[in-house]
Amino acid sequence: TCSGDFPEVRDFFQREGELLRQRRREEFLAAWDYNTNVTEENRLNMIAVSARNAVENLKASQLVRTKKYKELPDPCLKRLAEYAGEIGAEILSSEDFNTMLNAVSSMQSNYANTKVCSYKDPKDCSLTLEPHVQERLSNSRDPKELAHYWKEWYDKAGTPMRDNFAKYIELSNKAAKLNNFTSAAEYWVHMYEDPDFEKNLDDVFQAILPLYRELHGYVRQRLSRHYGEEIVSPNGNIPMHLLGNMWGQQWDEIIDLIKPFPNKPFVDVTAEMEKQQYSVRKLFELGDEFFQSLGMSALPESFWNLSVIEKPKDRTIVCHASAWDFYQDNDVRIKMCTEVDTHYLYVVHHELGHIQYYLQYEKQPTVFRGAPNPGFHEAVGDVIALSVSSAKHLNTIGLAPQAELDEESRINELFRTSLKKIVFLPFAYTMDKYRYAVFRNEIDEHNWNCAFWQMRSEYSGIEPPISRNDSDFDPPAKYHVSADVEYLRYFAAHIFQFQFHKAMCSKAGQYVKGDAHQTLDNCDIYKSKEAGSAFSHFLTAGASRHWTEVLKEFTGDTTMDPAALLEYFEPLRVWLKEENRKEKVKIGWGLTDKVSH
Ligand SMILES: C=C(C[SeH])C(=O)N1CCC[C@H]1C(=O)O
Ligand SMILES: [Zn+2]
Repeated sequence: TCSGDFPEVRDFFQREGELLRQRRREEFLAAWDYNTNVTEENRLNMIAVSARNAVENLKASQLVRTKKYKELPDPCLKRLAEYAGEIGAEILSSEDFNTMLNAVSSMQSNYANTKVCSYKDPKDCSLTLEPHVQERLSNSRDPKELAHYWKEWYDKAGTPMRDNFAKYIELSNKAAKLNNFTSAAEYWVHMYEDPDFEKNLDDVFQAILPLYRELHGYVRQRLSRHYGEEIVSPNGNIPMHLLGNMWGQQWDEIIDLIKPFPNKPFVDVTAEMEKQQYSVRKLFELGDEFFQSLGMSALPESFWNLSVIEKPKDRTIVCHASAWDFYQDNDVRIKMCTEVDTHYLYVVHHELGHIQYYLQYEKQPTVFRGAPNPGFHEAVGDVIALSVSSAKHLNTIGLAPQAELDEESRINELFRTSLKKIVFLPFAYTMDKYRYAVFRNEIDEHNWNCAFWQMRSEYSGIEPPISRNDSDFDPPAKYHVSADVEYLRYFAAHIFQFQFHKAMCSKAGQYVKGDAHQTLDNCDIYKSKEAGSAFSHFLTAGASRHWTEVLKEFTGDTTMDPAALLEYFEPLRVWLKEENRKEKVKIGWGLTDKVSH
């Protein structure tokens, strides 16, 4: 914690921090019981614990403010006071806070419980998102089957939640205003501790848009050729049910239909894992071993005993992956419905990144046990996954035949990675641009659904398979909308992870600017103690220092800068531009007509 003068102030924060730690542990244990066994009883118990703690949390934050500790000359104590004086929705009256918790947890329960009817066997209405519907969206190449699952899911996971969503918006704004923010949008923005956050975000988006437009044009033409122009118009919005993902947020699952060099074999990591009889546990052991190879923290025994890493047969859990910090004795856990395939190999590493961050900053004061920028927490696991998914690493661990790719295979791999990392950016941007507009009352409530699809079309050039209107309500069909999880953290993470990757590849001697054999997409930081110690130093700080300070020490940058991402994909951009010119591919799209008022 802070050193230096003001011993009585440091004692105050020590005592308050310990009480806050106990309350957080209690809260997360109750939330864990609900998330790992979705029953009304557990939902109500979770709400009761959160509501009880809210009274204490509010009192503690008000005590810090009345003591005016923010005026202290000591920068560390000043930052402690700023963080300890913070409060969110807990500023609401007990009645309003209960109503808000009820609205959000009801959306979460609906999402977790939604089941859809099978396309092939309409009497079977027991299909869940994970694994059944997600598997169909990834692997079916039948537009009618895909449209069936798309409609089933949005109609059942989205529309019935409209009233809960409206209540959640109203009370989020009420809480923000009580905290002297103009709306919940400004409350979300202030978490980035950047006075120009929205401007910087727009600048980053504009910087990556040219690459996205080339990629979108290429994919649209390939899909139009495969499915025919009646299903995919060569110059309109891409029907999103054909893109391999329920929300159109990543398109890598349809790589077989669109890869640049079809005759170049792809490493089918999923098939290889099955052949080698990989267990779910093995995926976690791979990630654990990677972090240890960097000299970073190993997973504690309790992680293996208390985590829920496979979908239980006897009860409903919230399958959406999450990592949990229980604020005591390195009690950290993951809850997810893991399957043995490349998608979950990535998700496991993403979640283990959160766990690593929890372990690295656990000695910090309670209020500093977090990331100083929300994008950092979502980038930790992803940056490891960039190394793990490289041909070099997959060869090292025996999942791929060769370590170095020829030029055509390299373009294929860069293309596949761009279907995750570049495609994701306009999606993430829209998820919160939309919610900002709703919070700011810039969209009339009767237009909430059409505006959502108009923004998805404007920024991503995708559209629903069928026309949607305002008696539908689709946004809560995405987990983070139902669960009140802010989403620009993932946008920021997709930029930061390439800045982290470039810094650690340099430290690992895997990247040399200008060297064709030491490029960012062929870098694997595995076993690099230099990279690991720099990463550990960055993570150990938690939220104790401003994000630009710790970022500068780690990467030399002081901003969220897309330069490293653009350098990683530069060979692909050059190839796409030339290919689209040769094939006379139309670039760009108009507004969707799949919305009716
Ligand atoms: C894996 C998680 C849990 Se923090 C997640 O929600 N992610 C990871 C990447 C994007 C986002 C999503 O699934 O929408
Ligand atoms: Zn995450």
